[in-house]
Amino acid sequence: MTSILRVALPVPLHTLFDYREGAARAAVGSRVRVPFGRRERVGIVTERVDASTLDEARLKVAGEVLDEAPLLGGELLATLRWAARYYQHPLGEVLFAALPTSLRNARALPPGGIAAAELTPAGAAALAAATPRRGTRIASLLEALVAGPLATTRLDALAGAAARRNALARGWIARCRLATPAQAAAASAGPPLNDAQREAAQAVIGAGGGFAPFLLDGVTGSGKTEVYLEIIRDCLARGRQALVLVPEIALTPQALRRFRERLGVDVAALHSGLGEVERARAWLAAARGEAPLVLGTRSAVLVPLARPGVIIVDEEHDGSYKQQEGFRYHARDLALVRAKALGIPVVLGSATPSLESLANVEAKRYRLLRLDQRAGRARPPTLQVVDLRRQRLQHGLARTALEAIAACLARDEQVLVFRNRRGYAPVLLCHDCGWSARCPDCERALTLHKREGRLRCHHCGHEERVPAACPSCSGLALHALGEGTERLEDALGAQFPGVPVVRVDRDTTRGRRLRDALLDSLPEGGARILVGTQMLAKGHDLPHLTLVVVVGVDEGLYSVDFRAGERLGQLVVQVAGRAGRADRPGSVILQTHDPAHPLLEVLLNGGYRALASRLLQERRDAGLPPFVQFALLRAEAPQQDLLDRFLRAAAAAAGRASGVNLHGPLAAPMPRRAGAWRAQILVEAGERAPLQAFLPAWLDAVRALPDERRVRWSIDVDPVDLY
Ligand SMILES: Nc1ncnc2c1ncn2[C@@H]1O[C@H](COP(=O)(O)OP(=O)(O)OP(=O)(O)O)[C@@H](O)[C@H]1O
Ligand SMILES: [Zn+2]
Repeated sequence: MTSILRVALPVPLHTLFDYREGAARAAVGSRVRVPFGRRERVGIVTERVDASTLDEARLKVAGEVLDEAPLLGGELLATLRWAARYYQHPLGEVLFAALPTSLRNARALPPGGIAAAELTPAGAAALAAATPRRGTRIASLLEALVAGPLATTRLDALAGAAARRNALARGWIARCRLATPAQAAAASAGPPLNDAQREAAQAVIGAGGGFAPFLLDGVTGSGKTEVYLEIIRDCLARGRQALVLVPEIALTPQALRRFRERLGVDVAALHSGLGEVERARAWLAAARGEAPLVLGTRSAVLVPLARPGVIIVDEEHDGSYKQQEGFRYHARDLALVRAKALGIPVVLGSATPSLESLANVEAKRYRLLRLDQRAGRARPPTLQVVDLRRQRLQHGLARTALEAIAACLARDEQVLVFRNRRGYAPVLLCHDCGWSARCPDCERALTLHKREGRLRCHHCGHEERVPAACPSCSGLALHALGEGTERLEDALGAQFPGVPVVRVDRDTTRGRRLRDALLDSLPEGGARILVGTQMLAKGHDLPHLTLVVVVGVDEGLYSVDFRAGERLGQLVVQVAGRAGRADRPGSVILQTHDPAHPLLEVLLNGGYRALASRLLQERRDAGLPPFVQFALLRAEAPQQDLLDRFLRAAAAAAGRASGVNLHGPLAAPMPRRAGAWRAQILVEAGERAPLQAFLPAWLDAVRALPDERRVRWSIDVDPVDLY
């Protein structure tokens, strides 16, 4: 009897497709070609069943089986199934999201092993003839290869990628692959752990085989990375793989190098900056158990691991762990689900843990590990609040701040001026008639980007030229109001002539190479003044940096989002934490118009922990996450009445559901964006179970609504933004 294959396809449909099995046996979790509509597609076998619910005679026959062994096996397939149900997303799209792009089609798997290079006879001859001069990068590269082939990653750490490419182009080296993990290089020693670090690492190591969740709550500069390294070292020594998740921006070559050098192993990196082939290789190296250490951003939580040993989520509070479109999973939460299924420890680390994780500690679901002091000789930075009221400001900077910057520069140290707004000014206003530049599609102010002479909408990307005169009254009194990083860069350059100022924000770091080069150059201290957005707030270890000026935090104090207070606290503490991380003491200046704001007061007097426990209490009292569960149905449409009708029908379709409450239709915090009207329905429940029980049937009903096709809508379970 032929089996029926239940196949998931990457289509936005909540259904699987049955096919009769062809000549070759298809294992669950393998890719298979199947006829679909008029063409052929690649799908993943999710189940083999004896009988279809459809008329079997009319089922099509599956085509070529692309993988002998399943690509998505056992635990991972089960976790992805769970995630598809939990996040209410089609299984086909979920499974394909877990595959690297180049494996989503029928391509064969790239060869195993790791990318390496070997010396060619021409290279050996060149070396013997001293054609590349001794001591040059390219000469040391060739010398290193005399003893045999080496992994590309190792060569790049040694001599840089440019030298390697150069040697390749000259035919001095050739690409090859190392079948087994490269011989472990000598690991370089780090600082001896202090007592708190050793205890924390020991708690995880001593947890033994089995699921054990930890929150590593360590103040900025307390040496959490050293704790991770110790845990990973033990994991590798037991012959197991470690998976480390980091926020998008933290994955600089600098960070990769640190892990590689300290552990003496190759690191399989998984992030969006890689080419397709590199990414597929790293993914397969993880799946085949060849990569001892896998380091990646959000989607790396979906990588198969042949010999899993531990999962570490660094900066666990970071918003980039939540996927904001399509399959809206939270990588931190999935890390927990996977660790549990795999029966291994999971460590969430942060200096500013999310309220979710703190609530899990309170509920005794996670074990708390604390590092209360900075490592080595570094002391916590001192904090000073500067009241901006009735002060004369120079381009947004108070005199106190400018004096502190001057003093810091005189001591030959580095300054970070933090402003979470890019561009020159957030508003362009006509002083004569009151006109201001607004986005025609979002009804929000356009940001002035002076250098490029453009006005840009930061919400939808609309842009236009800066008008020479006011479009409304033709007057010439157009004023730039407020300041973004570009203006601060100019102002600081003018104030401190001859001092190198470097701006780091999304505008100066377009393209991964540029960003890596820029971020890599910062620790040297060549740039004396750094001006930056939140890109600079987290994870960087800049030893010469002793002063941080936070230009303005007031927007964060008055945001409507219930997470605004948490985010503000995290941002301020993280950016403040960049100061004084080495031997010299650091200080932080916080400019505000509202020094007596209760949130700021708690933060200043009690630090992040005091703020967090206060915010947790407020959330408990107000019935907000993490004490209740949210799901958000967002919708947008070109006409307001259509949107309204759709959402009203959606709310009505809920019927009388037990254990859940629906709020809405409500206007979205940004009711218009890119020309569309936006509104939403918030679903709230005291517990996960009733919410999970309610959603599938409700969403089926929503999908059947007559206006469904004319509206763009999505469901977000555990939303982090209510926009
Ligand atoms: N036991 C130690 N003795 C001396 N120096 C240490 C020790 N542990 C860590 N360090 C140093 O302290 C600095 C901060 O360490 P690390 O970057 O790991 O901190 P962190 O806790 O991750 O901070 P953040 O959360 O702010 O990124 C690093 O320069 C590191 O080399
Ligand atoms: Zn816009």
